[in-house]
Amino acid sequence: MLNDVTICKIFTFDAAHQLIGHNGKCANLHGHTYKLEIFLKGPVVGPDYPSEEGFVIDFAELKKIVKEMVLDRLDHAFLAKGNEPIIETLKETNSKIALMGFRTTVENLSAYICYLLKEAGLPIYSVKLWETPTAWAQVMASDIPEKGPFYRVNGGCDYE
Ligand SMILES: Nc1nc2c(c(=O)[nH]1)N=C([C@H](O)[C@H](O)COP(=O)(O)OP(=O)(O)OP(=O)(O)O)CN2
Ligand SMILES: [Zn+2]
Repeated sequence: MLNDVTICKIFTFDAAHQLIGHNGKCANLHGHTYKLEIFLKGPVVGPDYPSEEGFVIDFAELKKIVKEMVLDRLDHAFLAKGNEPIIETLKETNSKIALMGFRTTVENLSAYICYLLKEAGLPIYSVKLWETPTAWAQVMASDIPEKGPFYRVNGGCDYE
Protein backbone atom coordinates (compact mmCIF):
# COMPACT_ATOMS: atom_id res chain seq x y z
CA MET A 1 0.00 0.00 0.00
CA LEU A 2 1.36 3.39 -0.98
CA ASN A 3 1.17 6.27 1.44
CA ASP A 4 -0.65 9.40 0.33
CA VAL A 5 1.13 12.71 -0.09
CA THR A 6 -0.50 16.15 -0.26
CA ILE A 7 0.92 18.59 -2.78
CA CYS A 8 -0.05 22.18 -3.54
CA LYS A 9 0.37 24.55 -6.43
CA ILE A 10 -0.42 28.24 -6.21
CA PHE A 11 -1.88 30.43 -8.95
CA THR A 12 -3.11 33.99 -9.16
CA PHE A 13 -5.69 35.66 -11.32
CA ASP A 14 -7.22 39.11 -11.49
CA ALA A 15 -10.95 39.59 -11.76
CA ALA A 16 -13.76 42.03 -11.04
CA HIS A 17 -17.11 41.42 -9.44
CA GLN A 18 -20.02 43.13 -7.75
CA LEU A 19 -22.15 41.80 -4.92
CA ILE A 20 -25.50 43.31 -5.83
CA GLY A 21 -27.52 44.24 -2.77
CA HIS A 22 -24.71 43.60 -0.30
CA ASN A 23 -24.90 45.96 2.65
CA GLY A 24 -21.32 47.18 2.41
CA LYS A 25 -18.58 48.39 0.09
CA CYS A 26 -18.55 45.18 -1.93
CA ALA A 27 -21.85 46.24 -3.47
CA ASN A 28 -19.62 48.45 -5.62
CA LEU A 29 -17.97 47.18 -8.76
CA HIS A 30 -14.44 46.28 -7.67
CA GLY A 31 -11.61 43.86 -8.34
CA HIS A 32 -9.24 41.45 -6.65
CA THR A 33 -6.00 39.68 -7.30
CA TYR A 34 -7.18 36.24 -6.25
CA LYS A 35 -4.65 33.74 -4.95
CA LEU A 36 -5.65 30.18 -5.68
CA GLU A 37 -4.11 27.25 -3.80
CA ILE A 38 -4.86 23.83 -5.26
CA PHE A 39 -4.19 20.87 -2.96
CA LEU A 40 -4.00 17.37 -4.40
CA LYS A 41 -3.67 14.22 -2.34
CA GLY A 42 -2.77 10.76 -3.55
CA PRO A 43 -0.15 8.08 -3.77
CA VAL A 44 3.13 8.80 -5.49
CA VAL A 45 2.52 6.95 -8.71
CA GLY A 46 4.12 6.43 -12.05
CA PRO A 47 3.56 4.12 -15.00
CA ASP A 48 6.00 1.65 -13.47
CA TYR A 49 5.87 2.46 -9.76
CA PRO A 50 8.21 2.94 -8.01
CA SER A 51 8.87 5.52 -10.69
CA GLU A 52 11.89 7.70 -11.03
CA GLU A 53 9.53 10.67 -11.07
CA GLY A 54 8.01 10.21 -7.61
CA PHE A 55 5.06 12.50 -8.39
CA VAL A 56 1.44 12.60 -7.24
CA ILE A 57 1.05 14.52 -10.50
CA ASP A 58 3.55 16.52 -12.51
CA PHE A 59 3.13 20.18 -11.45
CA ALA A 60 3.43 21.09 -15.14
CA GLU A 61 0.46 18.88 -15.97
CA LEU A 62 -1.54 20.36 -13.09
CA LYS A 63 -0.67 23.84 -14.29
CA LYS A 64 -1.93 23.04 -17.79
CA ILE A 65 -5.26 21.73 -16.48
CA VAL A 66 -5.84 24.65 -14.08
CA LYS A 67 -4.94 27.13 -16.81
CA GLU A 68 -7.40 25.59 -19.27
CA MET A 69 -10.25 24.95 -16.83
CA VAL A 70 -9.99 27.93 -14.49
CA LEU A 71 -7.54 30.69 -15.33
CA ASP A 72 -8.32 31.13 -19.02
CA ARG A 73 -11.95 31.57 -18.06
CA LEU A 74 -11.64 33.76 -14.96
CA ASP A 75 -8.50 35.85 -15.39
CA HIS A 76 -9.21 39.49 -16.28
CA ALA A 77 -12.91 38.73 -16.45
CA PHE A 78 -15.95 40.19 -14.77
CA LEU A 79 -17.23 37.35 -12.57
CA ALA A 80 -20.98 37.61 -12.98
CA LYS A 81 -23.91 36.05 -11.26
CA GLY A 82 -25.96 37.33 -14.16
CA ASN A 83 -28.05 39.99 -12.43
CA GLU A 84 -25.47 42.80 -12.55
CA PRO A 85 -26.62 45.79 -14.67
CA ILE A 86 -23.01 46.42 -15.78
CA ILE A 87 -23.15 43.25 -17.90
CA GLU A 88 -24.95 45.06 -20.71
CA THR A 89 -22.21 47.67 -20.99
CA LEU A 90 -19.50 45.03 -20.84
CA LYS A 91 -21.14 43.14 -23.69
CA GLU A 92 -21.31 46.29 -25.79
CA THR A 93 -17.57 46.82 -25.36
CA ASN A 94 -16.63 43.15 -25.85
CA SER A 95 -15.24 42.99 -22.35
CA LYS A 96 -14.60 39.55 -20.87
CA ILE A 97 -17.44 38.15 -18.75
CA ALA A 98 -17.38 34.84 -16.89
CA LEU A 99 -21.03 34.06 -16.32
CA MET A 100 -21.02 31.96 -13.15
CA GLY A 101 -24.77 31.86 -12.45
CA PHE A 102 -24.19 32.17 -8.71
CA ARG A 103 -23.33 34.95 -6.33
CA THR A 104 -19.58 35.50 -6.66
CA THR A 105 -18.57 35.22 -3.03
CA VAL A 106 -15.22 33.64 -2.27
CA GLU A 107 -17.12 30.73 -0.68
CA ASN A 108 -19.01 29.98 -3.88
CA LEU A 109 -16.04 30.54 -6.16
CA SER A 110 -13.83 28.16 -4.21
CA ALA A 111 -16.57 25.50 -4.24
CA TYR A 112 -17.02 26.00 -7.98
CA ILE A 113 -13.31 25.57 -8.69
CA CYS A 114 -13.03 22.55 -6.41
CA TYR A 115 -16.04 20.86 -8.03
CA LEU A 116 -14.73 21.60 -11.54
CA LEU A 117 -11.33 20.06 -10.84
CA LYS A 118 -12.86 17.09 -9.02
CA GLU A 119 -15.10 16.40 -11.99
CA ALA A 120 -12.03 16.61 -14.24
CA GLY A 121 -10.69 13.56 -12.42
CA LEU A 122 -7.87 15.20 -10.47
CA PRO A 123 -7.11 13.75 -7.01
CA ILE A 124 -8.27 17.02 -5.53
CA TYR A 125 -8.07 17.38 -1.76
CA SER A 126 -9.08 21.00 -1.30
CA VAL A 127 -9.15 24.44 -2.88
CA LYS A 128 -8.23 27.53 -0.93
CA LEU A 129 -9.06 30.84 -2.56
CA TRP A 130 -7.75 34.13 -1.23
CA GLU A 131 -9.93 37.09 -2.18
CA THR A 132 -7.76 39.61 -0.40
CA PRO A 133 -4.49 39.21 1.55
CA THR A 134 -6.62 38.76 4.69
CA ALA A 135 -9.67 36.79 3.55
CA TRP A 136 -10.01 33.30 2.11
CA ALA A 137 -12.36 30.36 1.78
CA GLN A 138 -11.39 26.71 1.65
CA VAL A 139 -13.48 23.85 0.29
CA MET A 140 -12.60 20.22 0.89
CA ALA A 141 -13.43 17.99 -2.07
CA SER A 142 -14.86 15.42 0.35
CA ASP A 143 -17.38 18.00 1.58
CA ILE A 144 -18.92 18.53 -1.85
CA PRO A 145 -22.20 16.60 -2.09
CA GLU A 146 -22.68 14.22 -5.03
CA LYS A 147 -25.28 16.49 -6.61
CA GLY A 148 -22.84 19.40 -6.57
CA PRO A 149 -21.73 22.27 -4.35
CA PHE A 150 -24.03 24.31 -2.14
CA TYR A 151 -24.26 27.20 -4.59
CA ARG A 152 -26.12 24.86 -6.95
CA VAL A 153 -28.63 23.89 -4.31
CA ASN A 154 -29.46 27.24 -2.79
CA GLY A 155 -27.83 29.74 -5.13
CA GLY A 156 -25.23 30.52 -2.52
CA CYS A 157 -26.91 33.82 -2.09
CA ASP A 158 -26.82 35.95 1.02
CA TYR A 159 -29.24 38.52 -0.35
CA GLU A 160 -31.84 37.42 -2.88
N1 LIG B 1 -17.91 35.79 3.79
C1 LIG B 1 -17.65 36.71 2.82
N2 LIG B 1 -17.66 38.00 3.13
C2 LIG B 1 -17.38 38.90 2.17
C3 LIG B 1 -17.06 38.48 0.86
C4 LIG B 1 -17.10 37.08 0.57
O1 LIG B 1 -16.85 36.64 -0.57
N3 LIG B 1 -17.37 36.24 1.58
N4 LIG B 1 -16.69 39.39 -0.05
C5 LIG B 1 -16.60 40.67 0.23
C6 LIG B 1 -16.04 41.61 -0.75
O2 LIG B 1 -16.10 41.08 -2.04
C7 LIG B 1 -14.60 42.13 -0.47
O3 LIG B 1 -13.84 41.96 -1.60
C8 LIG B 1 -13.81 41.54 0.61
O4 LIG B 1 -14.09 42.22 1.77
P1 LIG B 1 -13.06 42.55 2.95
O5 LIG B 1 -12.32 41.33 3.40
O6 LIG B 1 -13.85 43.26 3.98
O7 LIG B 1 -12.01 43.47 2.18
P2 LIG B 1 -11.03 44.58 2.75
O8 LIG B 1 -10.25 45.07 1.58
O9 LIG B 1 -11.80 45.60 3.50
O10 LIG B 1 -10.07 43.80 3.71
P3 LIG B 1 -9.20 44.33 4.92
O11 LIG B 1 -8.05 43.38 4.98
O12 LIG B 1 -10.06 44.23 6.14
O13 LIG B 1 -8.80 45.72 4.58
C9 LIG B 1 -17.07 41.20 1.50
N5 LIG B 1 -17.38 40.21 2.46
ZN1 LIG C 1 -14.86 41.51 -3.66
